[in-house]
Amino acid sequence: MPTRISDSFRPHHSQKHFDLNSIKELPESHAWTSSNDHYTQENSCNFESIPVIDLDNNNNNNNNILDHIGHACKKWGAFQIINHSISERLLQDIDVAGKTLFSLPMQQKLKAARSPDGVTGYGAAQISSLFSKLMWSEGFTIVGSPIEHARQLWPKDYKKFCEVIEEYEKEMEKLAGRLMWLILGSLGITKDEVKWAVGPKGETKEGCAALQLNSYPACPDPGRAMGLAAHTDSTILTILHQNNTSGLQVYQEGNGWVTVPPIPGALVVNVGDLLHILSNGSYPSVLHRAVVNRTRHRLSVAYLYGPPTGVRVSPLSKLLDHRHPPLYRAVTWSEYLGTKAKYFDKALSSVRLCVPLSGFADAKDHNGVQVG
Ligand SMILES: C=C1C[C@]23C[C@H]1CC[C@H]2[C@@]12CCC[C@@](C)(C(=O)O1)[C@H]2[C@@H]3C(=O)O
Ligand SMILES: O=C(O)CCC(=O)C(=O)O
Ligand SMILES: [Fe+2]
Repeated sequence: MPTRISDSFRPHHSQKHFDLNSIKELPESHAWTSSNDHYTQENSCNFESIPVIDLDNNNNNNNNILDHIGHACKKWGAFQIINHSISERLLQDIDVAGKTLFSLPMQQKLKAARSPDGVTGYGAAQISSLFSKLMWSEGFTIVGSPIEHARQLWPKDYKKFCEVIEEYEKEMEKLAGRLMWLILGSLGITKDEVKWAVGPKGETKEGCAALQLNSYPACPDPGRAMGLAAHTDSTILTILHQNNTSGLQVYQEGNGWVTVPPIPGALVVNVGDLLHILSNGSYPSVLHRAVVNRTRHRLSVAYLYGPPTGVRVSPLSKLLDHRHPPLYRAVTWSEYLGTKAKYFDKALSSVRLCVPLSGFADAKDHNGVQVG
C-alpha cells in the first residue's frame, strides 16, 4: 500500500515523447475517436456555465457566499472565484514560469523527466498510461520544493522559477484551506467537527498538495485531438488557473460538456473525489477535460489539494443518521491515489460501501467493498 502521494501512480508503459510544437499533421497515435473516450466530443449548446462567486465579504456577506458555494457544488461540482486574494502579478509570474519551462528544447525538459515510478517532474499526465491514444499536452508535476528538477532544467539559473513556484504554493495553500472551510460551512460543518484539519492552536493544518502545470500547444486537428481526457480529480478540491485561452469543459448530467470561459484573474474550483466522500455524496466530484484549439497555445496550473498524510477521510459524522448511512469507507489520500491508478473512473465506486436498504444500523458493521 503506498504511504505517500509520491508513491501512488505507476505508469503501465513508458511513453515516447513527442515534440507537439513541431508536428504539422495529427499523428494516428493522437487521433481520438468516440470509442477512446467514454463521452462524446459534442459540446452542449447551453449558454449557462458554472457560477462565478465573489469571495469579498464587502460585496457579498458570508451567508450569501455559503449559499452560492453550496448551490454550485451540488449543481455543478465547480465554480469560478473572483476577489480571492491571489494577485494578478503572481498569476502572471506563474504563467511566465510555465511558458519558460515548456518552451525549453525537448532534450532539456527530459532531464527533469518524471521517473517511471515517480510522481514529480516533466511528462504526460499520469492518467495517460490508462488510454490507448496519447493526449495533446505535456505536464510538469511538483510536490513541495521544485529545486531538484529546476536545477536539472537550469543548472545556473533555477532560483527565479523556484521562488515563483514556492510563493504560488504558499498562497494556494491558504486559499485552499479557506475554500475547504467555506465548502464544509455550506454543509453546516464547523471546525470542531473536522479534527484532522485543525492544529493545536485552532489553525487549519497544512494539507498535502501537488502543483500540476499543463501545456496544450496549438493543434493542427483539434476536433480529433484530446488535451486532457475526462477525469475527476482525486483531491478534496482543486484550484485551477487557466491563461486567457478556453479549453476547460465540465460535464453536467443532462447537459453534456459545458465550456468554462476564462475570466481574467478568476480561478476555477473543482470538487474532487475526497470531498465527494467527505460530503457522503452530496457534493459529487466534477468530471472535466481539456480540449485544444488550432491557433493558441494554452497553459493551465492546477493546485491539487488533499488531506495531511496518513489522515483517513470518511463521510463526516454530522451528515449521517438512520436515513443517511455512510456511503464510502475511510481512505487516506495516498491509498485513494493508488485506487485511482488502478480503477480510474471506477475508483469512487470501488470504495463505496454496500448499504443494505434497512439502513445505518446494519451498514455500520458492514465493510464490504463493491467494485465496478
Ligand atoms: C496528487 C495527484 C493527483 C493527480 C495524481 C497526483 C499528481 C498529479 C495529479 C494529476 C494532474 C492532472 C490530472 C490527473 C488526473 C493526473 O493524471 O495527474 C491528476 C491526478 C488525480 O487527481 O488523480
Ligand atoms: O487544463 C485544464 O483546464 C484542466 C487541467 C486539469 O484538469 C488538471 O490538471 O487536473
Ligand atoms: Fe483535473
